[in-house]
Amino acid sequence: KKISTPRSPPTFPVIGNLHQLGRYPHRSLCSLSYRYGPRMLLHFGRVPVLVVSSADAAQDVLKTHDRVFASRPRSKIFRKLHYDGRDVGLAPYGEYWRQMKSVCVLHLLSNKMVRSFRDVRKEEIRIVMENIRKSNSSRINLSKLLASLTNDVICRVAFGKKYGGDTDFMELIERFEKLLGSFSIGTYVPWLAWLDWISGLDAEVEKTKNDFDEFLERVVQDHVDGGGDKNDFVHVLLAIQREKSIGFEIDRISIKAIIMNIFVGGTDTSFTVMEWAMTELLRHPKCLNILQEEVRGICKGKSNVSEEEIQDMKYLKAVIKETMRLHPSLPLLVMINVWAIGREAATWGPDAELFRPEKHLDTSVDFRGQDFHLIPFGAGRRICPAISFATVLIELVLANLVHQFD
Ligand code: HEM
Repeated sequence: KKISTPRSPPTFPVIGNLHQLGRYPHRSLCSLSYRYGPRMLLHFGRVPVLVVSSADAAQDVLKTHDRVFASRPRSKIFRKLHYDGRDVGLAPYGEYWRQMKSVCVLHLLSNKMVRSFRDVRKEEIRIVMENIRKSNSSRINLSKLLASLTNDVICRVAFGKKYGGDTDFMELIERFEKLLGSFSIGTYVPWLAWLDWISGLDAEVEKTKNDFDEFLERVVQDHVDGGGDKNDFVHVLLAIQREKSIGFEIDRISIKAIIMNIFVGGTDTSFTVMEWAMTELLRHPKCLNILQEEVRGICKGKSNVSEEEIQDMKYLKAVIKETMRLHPSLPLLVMINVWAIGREAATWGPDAELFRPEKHLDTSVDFRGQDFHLIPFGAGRRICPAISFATVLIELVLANLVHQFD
């Protein structure tokens, strides 16, 4: 298939198109794409960036030319915070990435492993529901509860136990994510890198990197000293390091980088979907009623919703798809503007901006990477390996919330 040459908006000297990104780049790029097409070539300083804003164009990048685009762009901030690409998410496409991703899938994210964590999910959800019930006040901070629930599940299954203590995880993850979304002028215009130093950005990145490293070091050392659960994911990584069982050596930095990926990638993304789903349901009481009727109809009289019962909840699954269509966790993967793709009127109709779970009831469109209209987990070689891990937890939490509370 012949792909037309991408068009570019006019550029300014030195900064290129940087002035056009604005406060919400996914929205600005979406507007620009109406004028310059779904495949646009922009210049961030001296760096050319292909911006893709339609399902069709995303398919070209993520399927047809998947291999060419299989390495992630790496900004100065990303490199610093992601151990210079020793994790899975930022590792260049190649043998190291392939091996590390399969270790994550085999020992943590496969359907079989996800099923084996069933009791952990059940117990953690029960604790949260009880806390909400006990709070007795009309106001609770649901975001905080959902964030720590997600984090507790990740810690228990990956690290063998909850790691709390002096570290405020959510504050640390928030700082981390905020920096990943920050703009470093030095990445795009190297001779202006001193501006990142003057603005304090460099110091902030260094501090967050060190705080995170200190926490991860504590987790790994605790496992070296025999802590955690003997089969947990950190022990698996330590065994691979000891036994050199994957064809090349992994060191302590690799181990920290991988568990950082799981810890950050697993917490923020899943809990943001739960938070957005609850927000949309409260904004759309009719949808909330339909969902409550479905869940209560299936769970007749029981206090907790189980994983089997969720299988029959079609409207619940539609609510989650609709949430991820409108609020993708990573709205802008530099090239693929998933936010814009979820709002394409040609696919989603004239009411594409509105929350309408019904859209998903009679279609086979799914988010497992086969259908480029809905790709909140990405697609192709770099697709998120944790789709089952994340969706079962999100479904269970939402179903229990709407079942047990009004
Ligand atoms: C609703 C929840 C989640 C969403 C929406 C999500 C979304 C994504 C997206 C969009 C990517 C990038 C795909 C690409 O670059 O093409 C990704 C990659 C990744 N995600 Fe997730 N994710 C979620 C949950 C999780 C969880 C729970 C974990 C781990 C426990 C996880 C681990 C990873 C890893 C390791 C990668 C890197 C894959 C690679 O580069 O090959 N994610 N995720």
